[in-house]
Amino acid sequence: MKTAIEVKKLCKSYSNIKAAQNIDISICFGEVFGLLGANGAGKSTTVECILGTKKQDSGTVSILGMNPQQERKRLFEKVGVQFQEANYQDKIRVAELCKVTASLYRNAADYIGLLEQFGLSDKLKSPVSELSGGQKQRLFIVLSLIPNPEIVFLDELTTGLDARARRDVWRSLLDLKQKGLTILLTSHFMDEVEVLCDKIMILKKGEAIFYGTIQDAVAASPYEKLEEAYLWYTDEEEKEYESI
Ligand SMILES: Nc1ncnc2c1ncn2[C@@H]1O[C@H](COP(=O)(O)OP(=O)(O)OP(=O)(O)O)[C@@H](O)[C@H]1O
Repeated sequence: MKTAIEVKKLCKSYSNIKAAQNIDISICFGEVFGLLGANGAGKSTTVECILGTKKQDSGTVSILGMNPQQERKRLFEKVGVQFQEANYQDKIRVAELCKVTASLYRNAADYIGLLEQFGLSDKLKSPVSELSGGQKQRLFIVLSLIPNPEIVFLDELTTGLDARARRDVWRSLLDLKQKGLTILLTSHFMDEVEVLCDKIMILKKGEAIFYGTIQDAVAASPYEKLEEAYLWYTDEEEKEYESI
């Protein structure tokens, strides 16, 4: 399988904080990769270095064969990014925001179809500012898919969604995966990770403490469920304190 994203020995520090230490990631086309870890573990830093919006101190990143620092414009034709908040005009309506976004891309997707897929077709004329948190979240996923990307980066994609909406989002993403989309996501929900991810990396204080399949993550822990295994991987510090 060909590689969509290749990260080698990525390091990034902020003064005395080592936010990413020697991170190696390899993601094949059509794979869903989950970057996991507690708050402050280094997920956003790693993603931003991969996207080229932050410059790493050392190490290399190749995404669709491109260097994200040097080929930013070409890259963003092919890569979608879901933001937690977007900059938009105060009173802009859902369809207008999608239209403006689509106009930025040569090969834009049918946003009406995407809005339907993500349960927002009755909100076309609603001002974005009047959407609920969960509806906005889904709109941001739609915006990330408008470029018709080969790779999409999804940040805590279902935070704030109700149980039904989460499942609907999962189904839509699995559908897109089947069509060949490569996905890099961050999540704090292990049920979601189990449904969506082929491979995961668990970060702790900027270091990769696990990298592999969900099955392997569970097998290498004393537990049988990913949720428990994940807590075991990320919680060791507490155990250290307890034993002192
Ligand atoms: N611009 C910055 N300047 C200084 N320190 C930063 C900066 N950005 C992040 N950090 C620190 O780097 C570490 C990693 O942060 P990062 O945002 O990458 O974590 P994260 O895993 O994405 O967290 P979360 O789940 O809360 O989004 C944290 O200790 C954070 O305080």
